[in-house]
Formats: sequence, C-alpha cells, structure tokens
Amino acid sequence: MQPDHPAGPRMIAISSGKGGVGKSTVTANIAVAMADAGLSVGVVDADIYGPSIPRMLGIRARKPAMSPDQKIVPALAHGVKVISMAMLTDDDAPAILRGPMVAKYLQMFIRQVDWGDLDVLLLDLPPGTGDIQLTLAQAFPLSGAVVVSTPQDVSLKIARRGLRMMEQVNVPILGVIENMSGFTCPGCGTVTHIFHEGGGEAIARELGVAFLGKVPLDPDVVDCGDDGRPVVRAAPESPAAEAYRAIAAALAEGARAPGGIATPFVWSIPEGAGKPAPARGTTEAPPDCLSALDHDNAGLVLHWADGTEQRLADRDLRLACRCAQCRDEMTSARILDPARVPLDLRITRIWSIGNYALGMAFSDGHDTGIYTFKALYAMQGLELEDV
Ligand SMILES: Nc1ncnc2c1ncn2[C@@H]1O[C@H](COP(=O)(O)OP(=O)(O)OP(=O)(O)O)[C@@H](O)[C@H]1O
Repeated sequence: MQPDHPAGPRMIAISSGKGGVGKSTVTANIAVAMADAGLSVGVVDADIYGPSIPRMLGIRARKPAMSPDQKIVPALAHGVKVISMAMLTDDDAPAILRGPMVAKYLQMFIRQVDWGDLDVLLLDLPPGTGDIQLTLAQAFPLSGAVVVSTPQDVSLKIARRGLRMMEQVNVPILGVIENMSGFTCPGCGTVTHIFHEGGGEAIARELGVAFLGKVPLDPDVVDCGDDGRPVVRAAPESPAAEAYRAIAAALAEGARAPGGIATPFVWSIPEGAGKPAPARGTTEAPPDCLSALDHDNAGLVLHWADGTEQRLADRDLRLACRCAQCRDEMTSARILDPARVPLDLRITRIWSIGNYALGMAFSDGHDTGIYTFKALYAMQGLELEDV
C-alpha cells in the first residue's frame, strides 16, 4: 500500500551489535546536532528494554498528551521530538514485553505519534541482532542503518554481525561510527588510544561501507548525558561535540545511497513533480543499484549503476506485479487476468521504498506492488508475459 507520507521522513536506525558501546549517546547527540543545523528531527527510543534517551535529553517521565486526532504528542527537548517506552510505562515494565508486543509498540511509535513534518526520524535500536531489529528493518521503509562500535576486536566482530543482518533484510548501511576512540586529555590535549585504534575504519573498508567518524572517549560525554544536556549543547567546543556534528552533517547530507538515486521521493508522472535526482557517482555501487529514472510515452527507463539502460512499458510493469492481489502467495501463479488490464494503462506515480525498491500506482488504481531493484534488474532481457 502507498505509505501515508511517502516522501519523508528519512528513517535511520542507529544500531550496535552489543550493549554499552554508546549507541544512545550517539543518537541523542546527532539528533540535537541535526536540529541545530535546522532539520526537523524525531527520535524513537526503540531500545524497549533499556530506554535511556529521555534521561540523556533531560525529559521527565510523564504520560504524553494526545492530539485531537488521537495521536501521541511526542516530548520536545533541545529541539528534538522524542518518544520512548520510558514515557509510557513504569521503569521495569518494558523488560517483560514479549516479541509480538514489542512489534506492536514499535509500530505505534512510528505510526501513531503526532510527528508533524519531519526531515529525519532516528531510531535508537536495542543492542544486538534479534527480533526487534528484524521487525524494524522489515516493517519500515528504513533509509538505512548506522552501526556504532568501540575499537576493540570483540566489539568489531559483533558489529560485523550487525552489518550482515541489515544487509540480509536489504537495509543499506549508511556507515560505521567508532565510539570511545582514543582519550583526549583535558589538560594537555594529548590523545591516548586506550583500546586499539582505527578498528571501525577497517571494518567499514572491509565491508565496503562508509566510515562516518570517530568520537573520542570524553568524561564530559558521561556528565552531560547524566545531566540531560548532550555534549553538543553543553560543551560545543569539545572534540566529542565536533565529532558528533561532523557525523550528523554526513548523515543529513547522505540523503542518497552510495551510487543510488536520491531517496525518499514521490514522483507524480502526469504533473512531472518530484522526479528523483540521479546518482552523483556510481563507481562504488553494485550493478543492480538504480542510478537514474526517466519516463516517457513508451514507458519507464531505468538506468543502472553498471551503465545498462532498461526500458519497461507501463502495462508490462502492471502485469509483472507480484503483490498478493496479483499473484497466488503459495504458488506464485498469476491471478491477475491480463484481459482486464487496459491497453492504454499508465503509471501515475512512482515512489521510493527504502533504498531497495519502488512502489508504483497505475491508472487502474492499483498501487500495492513492491518492485525491488533486484527484481527489476533481473527483468532485463526477459520475455515479458504480456498478452
Ligand atoms: N564518547 C564517549 N566518551 C565517554 N563516555 C561515553 C562515550 N559514549 C558513551 N559513553 C558512556 O558510555 C555509557 C554507555 O552509553 P550508552 O548508554 O549510550 O550506550 P548504548 O550502546 O546505548 O547502551 P545500551 O544499548 O546498553 O543502552 C554511558 O554511561 C555513556 O555516558
């Protein structure tokens, strides 16, 4: 189904393979840094079992208000809208939630909250690679995920597992952040590398994803977090604050996947509005990464990162729809009768689904198909089943 607000916000999951690496601190600081840069930012504290964002942003636990249309009004702190399990339950209650309830709460946090017009929605995930991460990654059009790690070997191995999980569910990895990377002496400014150095960079290189930056180990980060004032506000000149700002800028700027078309977008074909900007550079991108889109009377033109160009007629795309209304879910046999699809059928709208698929609405009103880049790319050279 076509999303309620398909053009936004950009949803970014902040993840880590294990607890205590500073994921929530990173989330709180980059959210405030983005808000300071003029973006409209929301944070979902999806760390249901250990919500810590309200404390870090100085939000007192109290029941949130409801808007006239029965949506939850998020808290506002340091220019950032926040919703957290800590605001809905007593401290210990989250620990007893089971998987299906967690999924329900997460859906509520994303769909039933009065977010207004957001540019970015950051999701502070619980640590690990379990149920919640999968629920989120599969159920929501995440623009991508960021992995936070400390420089130790064991932490990096776990981060690698997190990266692989996100890849399996087609969530693009926006990059790796190395936290607690070297200690800056407050007296003399000398940086001491208490743990190994540069592990985050190495893992980013190994997995072919961006390295977003290093945040030094800084006692101010802890004090500010405990006081409810993130370090980007309380000590804006500190090296840690500078690092958070640089990471926030890189994430805000990275509104397009490496080598891919700009997302999110909603392109209204008849009005010609909202057409996605083509990719900036495609050298690093996999071949089936979509680098530009065009549409004319003969149909949709897909430009792929490997330089190939593919043309698909609007009606052929409608017939290729694999949604549950058009294909039998068990046998994959086509249910849709081609005779009922008008010959002059047109695509009316195309929108991005995460960074891995397109949604399309047609002039017959159908809009429930999801066309993954992989599936579209695989249609090259195939005889279409048109009649
Ligand atoms: N760069 C840093 N320098 C010093 N201390 C830090 C830094 N980043 C985080 N910390 C501290 O490390 C502790 C753990 O941080 P945080 O709660 O953000 O981790 P987390 O990965 O979100 O943990 P969990 O997933 O278990 O909630 C906190 O006390 C925090 O203040």
